[in-house]
Amino acid sequence: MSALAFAAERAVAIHAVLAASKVCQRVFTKLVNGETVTKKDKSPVTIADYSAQAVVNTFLNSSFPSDPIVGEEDSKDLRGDAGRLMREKVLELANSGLDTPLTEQSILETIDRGTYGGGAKGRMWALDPIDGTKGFLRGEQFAVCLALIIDGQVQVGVMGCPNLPVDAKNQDGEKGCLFITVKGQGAFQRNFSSTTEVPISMSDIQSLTDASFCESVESGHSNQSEAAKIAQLLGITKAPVRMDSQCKYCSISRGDAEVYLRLPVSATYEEKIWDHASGSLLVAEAGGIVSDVYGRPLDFSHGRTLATNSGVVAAHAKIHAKVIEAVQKVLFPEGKL
Ligand SMILES: Nc1ncnc2c1ncn2[C@@H]1O[C@H](COP(=O)(O)OS(=O)(=O)O)[C@@H](OP(=O)(O)O)[C@H]1O
Ligand SMILES: [Mg+2]
Ligand SMILES: [Mg+2]
Ligand SMILES: [Mg+2]
Repeated sequence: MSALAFAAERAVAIHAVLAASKVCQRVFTKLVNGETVTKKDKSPVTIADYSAQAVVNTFLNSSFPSDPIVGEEDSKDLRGDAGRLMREKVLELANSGLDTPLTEQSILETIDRGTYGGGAKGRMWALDPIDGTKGFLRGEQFAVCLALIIDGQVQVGVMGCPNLPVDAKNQDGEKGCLFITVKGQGAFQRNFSSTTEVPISMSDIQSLTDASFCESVESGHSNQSEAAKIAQLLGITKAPVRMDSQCKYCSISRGDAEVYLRLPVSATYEEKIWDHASGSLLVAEAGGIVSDVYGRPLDFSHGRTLATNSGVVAAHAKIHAKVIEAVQKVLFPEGKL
């Protein structure tokens, strides 16, 4: 029997994401003041973001040395005297997740393997070493997200969610799960504590009024008041589930909630490909449709951002069109696009 497509990429991605997730957990238990830097756009970056990017890039480098990587972070703030303290901590933490230790010089180069500009042709990996850095800092949800994109199409997605309960019905139970998908091969969950993969699928609700929304915690990332109007229009009465990171895609993929809405808060913000690549394939493979607020598919072929899309709407295939209709009515009441 021939091996399934992308078996090697899938296996390496699982290994890399699991190792990076464990490094993030280790950093969290050691977090102290002064270990967070802020980028120009005010978004936080921690030693965990850098360490996780170094770990994943090391695994990718060793198995697929010629594949480019579109990673969120770069080594700029770790260089020179100003970056020394941070650099030393990142080195120690990244090496705690690797068999062959990196040196001070090689860790910077490894992190910067993620500076690829993306595009429409060829293979590339999209990496968000910690998606939901704010959630990570609060001790809430975050995810290590890795996807393989070929000619603009997401083919493989793996997400590690260290703080996500393995069973949403038991919020105080075991935490830490991986979500794994390959295009055409379905969606799976595996707990950190086991190698058994279980197929997952979205909840197939009969009526939209039974649905619940999953949306961002940060009101600066998604327009929550417009989302409330859309829920009302659809007759949804359940309160939205607010959660950081691509754990939102994971949650709806296993049926914890039915709809993920990410409504643009500004006309100029372009969503980053690493914030959506793995999650969008997971939802598609679990029976859903992912589009922007206009109903257009997410287009990963325009570089590091989803430059031709606006916002995200993810829902079960049976209800997606109805959700888009309501989104249009609320966001574009005059009917103008
Ligand atoms: N203005 C604006 N609009 C939309 N998205 C933005 C915006 N600013 C930042 N970001 C990106 O949001 C990523 C985290 O999104 P989440 O939905 O997980 O975050 S949250 O629940 O709102 O914290 C976050 O990813 P990380 O930086 O990996 O945490 C950012 O890439
Ligand atoms: Mg960030
Ligand atoms: Mg992110
Ligand atoms: Mg990030």
